[in-house]
Amino acid sequence: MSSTITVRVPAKVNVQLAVGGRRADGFHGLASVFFAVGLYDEVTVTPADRLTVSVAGPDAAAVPADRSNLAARAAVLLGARYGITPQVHLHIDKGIPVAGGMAGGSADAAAALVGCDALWGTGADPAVLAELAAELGSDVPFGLLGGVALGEGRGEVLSPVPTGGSFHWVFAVADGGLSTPAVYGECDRLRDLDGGSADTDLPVPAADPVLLEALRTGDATALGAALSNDLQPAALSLRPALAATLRAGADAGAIGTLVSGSGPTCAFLAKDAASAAALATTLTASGTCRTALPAAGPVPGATVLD
Ligand SMILES: C[C@@](CO)(OP(=O)(O)O)[C@H](O)COP(=O)(O)OP(=O)(O)OC[C@H]1O[C@@H](n2ccc(N)nc2=O)[C@H](O)[C@@H]1O
Ligand SMILES: Nc1ncnc2c1ncn2[C@@H]1O[C@H](COP(=O)(O)OP(=O)(O)O)[C@@H](O)[C@H]1O
Repeated sequence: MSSTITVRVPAKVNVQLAVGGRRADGFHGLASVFFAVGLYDEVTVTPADRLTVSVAGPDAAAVPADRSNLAARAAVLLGARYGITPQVHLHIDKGIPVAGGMAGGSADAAAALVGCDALWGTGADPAVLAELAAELGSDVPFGLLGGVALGEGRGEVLSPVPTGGSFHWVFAVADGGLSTPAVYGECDRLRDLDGGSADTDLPVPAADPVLLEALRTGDATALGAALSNDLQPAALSLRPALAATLRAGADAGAIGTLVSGSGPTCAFLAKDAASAAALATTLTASGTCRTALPAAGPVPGATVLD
């Protein structure tokens, strides 16, 4: 058994995020097509006297370095399952934008589950890890799985989606984050204003067959045309400046644009790696975002590094 384990875990973008009604438990029913992209956090797990956390990276100050960190909660939960006191130090090297709609906290929780399982030799069944992950948050199970997957229920019931080849993305990172509950709340408010109701009369959301076919065949142009996010109007309502970011990407030749999950990160699809690199340069220079990062996918979920 090694004394230090490092786990690499990717960010996600939802290439489809269909939001149904608000359920009695406060969550929304979803058809969420998660897509793992090559922007990573690394979580290093080391034996220690007690559970401690440290965070590095440009957004580290916005991440709690105590037991409220989602990675620490994951270590506590796995330990409780196997009767182990979680005496570990968790160091999180963050490359995923914080509160950006790219599930960075969820990714760290998935990585901590995998890292502590490896360090403690608990050998948890994947189904047990998935169950603990779902307890931690709706997006955490996907951090374990990676690739592309349809999330139903509140996003935690996953089925893998077949894909053909790689897709090339650019992510425009905003200054400051958006709160996920606030964006869902704004989505409900906008639906009520429209004369509908946030918790009744909404069909159960379903995956878009055109989008699934574009993923299966590796057709970037078709995927770009099929991208959709029901939270986008809410994110734009709370952060109107994102409209300029989306426009800048479209003007610079992106073949698809959308807000990533609850935002405020904006995602742009490019036709190939060279176009993505050029798009990232143009977007960074546009002044409509803090920075723009190219990343390809799909990539695997939480993985122990050698
Ligand atoms: C919107 C999405 C899209 O993938 O992620 P982000 O873009 O923020 O990363 C997810 O639905 C976020 O999932 P996650 O961040 O794990 O949320 P959770 O911790 O489970 O829930 C936080 C809060 O978000 C709202 N929530 C979350 C999931 C869901 N299906 N319906 C909801 O209404 C609820 O207000 C809940 O209390
Ligand atoms: N390991 C973590 N990494 C990032 N944020 C964390 C973490 N643990 C707890 N948080 C809290 O979760 C909030 C949501 O962060 P994050 O998961 O990055 O965004 P999003 O929900 O938009 O994908 C942050 O504001 C932060 O305070």
